Amino acid sequence: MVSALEFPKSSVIQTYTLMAARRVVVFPSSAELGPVLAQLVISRATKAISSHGRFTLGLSGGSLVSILSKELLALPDLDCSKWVVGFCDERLVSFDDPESTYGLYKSQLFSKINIPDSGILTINSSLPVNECAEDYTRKLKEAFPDDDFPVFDLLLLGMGPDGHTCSLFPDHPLLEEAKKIVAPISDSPKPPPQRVTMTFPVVNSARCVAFVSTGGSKATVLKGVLEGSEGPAFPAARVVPTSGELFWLVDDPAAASLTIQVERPGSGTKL
Ligand SMILES: O=C1O[C@H](COP(=O)(O)O)[C@@H](O)[C@H](O)[C@H]1O
Repeated sequence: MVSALEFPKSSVIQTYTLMAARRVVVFPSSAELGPVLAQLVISRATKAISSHGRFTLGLSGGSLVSILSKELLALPDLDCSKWVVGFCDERLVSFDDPESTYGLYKSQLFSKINIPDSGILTINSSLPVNECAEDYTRKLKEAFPDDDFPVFDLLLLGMGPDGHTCSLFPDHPLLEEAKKIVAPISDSPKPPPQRVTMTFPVVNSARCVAFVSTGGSKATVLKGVLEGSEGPAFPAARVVPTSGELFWLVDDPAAASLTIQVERPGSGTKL
């Protein structure tokens, strides 16, 4: 019998080829990135609905909210009646607080599309943070009854200038969370301090994960995440879907320090 330590090199190579191929796609600015992001959402939605009757989408907050909302609303005949939307992370504030990710999507997107209320999985922001995470875990389990960890068709992620993604921050114990679907955090270094977040097992179970990262403030960390020898030091570098696709959609200012080979799409690019 061959022990794990004795695997021949060829098996190791094979293991890595089973992992998702990462595609880094660079656009001159978010004006060119936005339509391709919207097209990615629609293509994965169409595929998901024809294969299993619904499209499950995980949304992040921050700069993604306005980029995504604007581009989706520009599409003709957008039909979201079979969408189920969750939040990759959420800040524990009331929905009318400007920091609420749900609140922002509600005013910029959900109120303008035909997604059913039952298709939007929100936190209960009136609960204490631990109970809020448990309540949101229950909602996700109900929405994904067949999965140990929910398998989303598409997760859209952002990355902060410190390399955080979702509400998974550098050097935080939550980076090692292996059992929970959703975790509470009370000491977020970025305000507000109380949040709930999907964990890496959920993120890495998705069928497709796409980061959207724009602006010069992301250039140094993007190089560290995509090219660095720091390995998983940056939370965003730990996003490696087990068998799903991984895209990095970035603009020129964010990509300014990269030396790896990237894709530079022309007009009409499809992902
Ligand atoms: O706090 C958060 O920040 C990240 C990154 O946001 P960005 O504005 O730098 O793009 C975001 O992905 C996350 O959902 C949010 O809670």
